[in-house]
Amino acid sequence: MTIGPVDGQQVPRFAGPPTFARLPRLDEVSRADVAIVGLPFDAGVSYRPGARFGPAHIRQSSRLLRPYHPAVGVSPFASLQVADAGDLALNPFDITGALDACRAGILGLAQDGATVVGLGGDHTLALPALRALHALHGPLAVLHFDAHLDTWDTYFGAPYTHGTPFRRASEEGLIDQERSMHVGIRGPLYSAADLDDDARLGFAVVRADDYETDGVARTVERMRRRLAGGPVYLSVDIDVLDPAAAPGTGTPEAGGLTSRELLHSLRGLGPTGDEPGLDIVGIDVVEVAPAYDHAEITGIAAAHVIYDLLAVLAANRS
Ligand SMILES: N=C(N)NCCCC(=O)O
Ligand SMILES: [Zn+2]
Ligand SMILES: [Zn+2]
Repeated sequence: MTIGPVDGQQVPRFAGPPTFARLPRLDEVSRADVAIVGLPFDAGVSYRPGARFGPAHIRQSSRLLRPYHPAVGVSPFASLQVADAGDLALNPFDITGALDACRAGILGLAQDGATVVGLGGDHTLALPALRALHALHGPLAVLHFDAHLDTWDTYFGAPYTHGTPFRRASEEGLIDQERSMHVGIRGPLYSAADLDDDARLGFAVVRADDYETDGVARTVERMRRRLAGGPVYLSVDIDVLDPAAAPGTGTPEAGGLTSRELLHSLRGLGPTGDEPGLDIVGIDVVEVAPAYDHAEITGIAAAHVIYDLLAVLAANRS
């Protein structure tokens, strides 16, 4: 028996605890299959700040989620014990210190047996998450949904920023260079060499435009073919969505995915009649910056991304 969300027939969904989906806190359960942890940190951003307030906003925007996922046919909170682990305390004045605290916090939760879902926070945090999970699993395939490559080298000479986590991760040997992929890439680069560097660092690319030409089903097939066969880290930068579907973010780019395309893609990573789902061992959803959001559009998108991924984890389990 799991402890699920507060019952929406007993306590109105605008009331009750401020945890993700009104789930129990981690200290209220004996063990968790999935730990949702806030990573309120945005000292790595290159443009609009504010993702430090992302975790609280995603939680607030998750109150309306219901227990049963009809498209996947699972009740994620009944199949899995999901709990909210609160926020890590990440020093806003010490980037390397914050990254190490993030690594240690995620490692502790994962060592206790939980699949960790990090609520960002800016994208710098994917690096310490990969450091933590590499310690447990070895090199990870990275499936990275983003408008941006995030394999740039430095900004103003700084190596740890939200535009550089996957270059650092590749240099540190944390990723499987044969099985990693960006999805949703679009918009201006600094130069054509950015793409050459990116390929050398081990990433294949699905462009946002590929959704238009190939459709979701074929695009998902490309992901499954590249990512199958070992542990997968899934990183979702909410700016993979079009600014119409995610205005509340720091570096928006026109021409992005619809929320339907993103959610459909994520559900496509689960088990099919013939194949097991991808072996997802860690997740982040980053770059939600509520100051630029309207009517919780971005927060709701992020909450649904997490809900659909929980459904995939539940389907993998059963
Ligand atoms: N990871 C995100 N969201 N953005 C990276 C953009 C880096 C730049 O300003 O070039
Ligand atoms: Zn991005
Ligand atoms: Zn990013």
